[in-house]
Amino acid sequence: MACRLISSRIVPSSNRLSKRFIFIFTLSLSFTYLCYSIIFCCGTIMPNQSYEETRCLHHKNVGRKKLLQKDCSFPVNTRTIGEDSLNVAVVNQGSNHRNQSKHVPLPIAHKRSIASSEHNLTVAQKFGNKKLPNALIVGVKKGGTRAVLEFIRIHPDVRALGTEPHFFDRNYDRGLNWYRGLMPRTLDSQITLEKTPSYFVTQEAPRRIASMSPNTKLIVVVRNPVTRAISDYTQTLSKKPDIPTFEDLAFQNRSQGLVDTSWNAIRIGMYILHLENWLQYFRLSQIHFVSGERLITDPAGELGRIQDFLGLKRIITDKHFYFNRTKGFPCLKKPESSSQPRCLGKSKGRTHVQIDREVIDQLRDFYRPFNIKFYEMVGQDFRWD
Ligand SMILES: Nc1ncnc2c1ncn2[C@@H]1O[C@H](COP(=O)(O)OS(=O)(=O)O)[C@@H](OP(=O)(O)O)[C@H]1O
Repeated sequence: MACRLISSRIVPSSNRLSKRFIFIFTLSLSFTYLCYSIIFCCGTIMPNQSYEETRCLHHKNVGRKKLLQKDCSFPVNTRTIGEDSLNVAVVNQGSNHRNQSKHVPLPIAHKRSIASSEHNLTVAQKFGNKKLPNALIVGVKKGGTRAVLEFIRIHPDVRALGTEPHFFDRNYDRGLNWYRGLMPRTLDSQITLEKTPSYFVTQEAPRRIASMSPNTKLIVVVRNPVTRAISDYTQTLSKKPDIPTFEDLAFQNRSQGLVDTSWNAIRIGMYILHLENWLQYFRLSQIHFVSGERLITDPAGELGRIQDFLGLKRIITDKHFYFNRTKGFPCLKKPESSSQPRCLGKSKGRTHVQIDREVIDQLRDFYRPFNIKFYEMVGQDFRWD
C-alpha cells in the first residue's frame, strides 16, 4: 500500500520532469537550427557562382561608384551576371518557350561535365587562391564578348570574373593587388579569366597587360564593323534618347563620303589599327580571334577553338547549346544545378536602329581596306564584305 502511494507520487513528478526536459530540448534544438539558418543562409539561397562574384565586388568596392552603378542595376531575383545578365525572364516570354526550353534529358558526358564543374567550383572556393588572370577577353565592344565569357565559364577548368573590372583602362592606379583581389579563387589547374571589351582600343592596355605577364592569352571577338557600330549606337541611344542621328555622327560630310573617325563607334571597328598596337607587345599566336557572326550560328564550333587556344580539354560541345527562337540566339541548355535554361540578358540581341541602305554601303566601303588588312594580318577571312 505504502509502496503504491510512493509510486503514485513519484510517477507524476518524473513525468513532469521528462516533459520539462523534452520541452527544453526541443527549444534548444529550434534555437540551434535558427542560428544555423541565419549564419549559413547565404550558401543556400545564393543562386550561382556568378551572383556570388557580383556580391563580392559590391562589398569590396563600397564607394567605387562607377563599378557599382553597373553591377547593381539588375534586380536580384533574376540570375544576373555583371553588367549584362543571363536573364531568364527574357527566355520565358513568348509562345515557343515551352517547346524550346523543355527539359531534354542530358547526355551522360554533359551531366558529368556539370558535376565535375560543380565539384571543381566547390573545391576552388575552399582551397583555391586568387590569382591574376592568365587569359583576357579584351574586345571588341558589342562583338559578343559576354556570350564568350558566359559560355566558356561553364568549363570546369575556367573561373571567370562576372563583372568588367576595367583595370587596364580606368582602374590601373589601384594596383595589381586590388585587381587580384577581384578575381575568383582558382586551383592551380584552372584558368582565371576576365573580360573588359574597352581594353582593345585602349592605347596603354597592351603595355600594361604585358607588364603583368607577357604570356597572357588574349581573346578578341570581332564582328562586322558596320553592324558593330550600329549596335553600339543602338545601345547609347537606349540610354540617351536625345543624341544626334547615326548618320550625323558617322559622317563629317556625308555627300563627300567623309567618315568621322573620331567617333568611337566608328573608330573601334578599325580593327587593324588597334591590332598593330597589340602586336608591339604580343605575338599574333597569343591572340585568338573569335568571329562574332559564327558565335551566333555555330557557338560550339567557336567554343571548340577557344578551348583549344586556352589549352583546355574540349568539354563544351553542341550538347551544351540550344537555339532559343524567342530570343533569336543560342542559349545554354538547362544545367542540372539550375531550374532554368540560360540566355543572355535583354541588352544582348537588341533590335537595331534602322539605318539607310546607302549609309550602310558607304560605311562598308570605308571599312573595306581596313578589313582586308586585318584579314591578311590574322590569316582569316571574316567575310564582312
Ligand atoms: N548567344 C548570344 N545571345 C545574345 N547575344 C549574343 C549571343 N552571341 C552573340 N551575341 C551578340 O553579342 C552582342 C553584344 O556584344 P557584347 O557582349 O560584346 O557587348 S558589350 O560590349 O559587352 O556591351 C549582341 O549585340 P546586339 O545584337 O547588337 O545587341 C549580340 O548580337
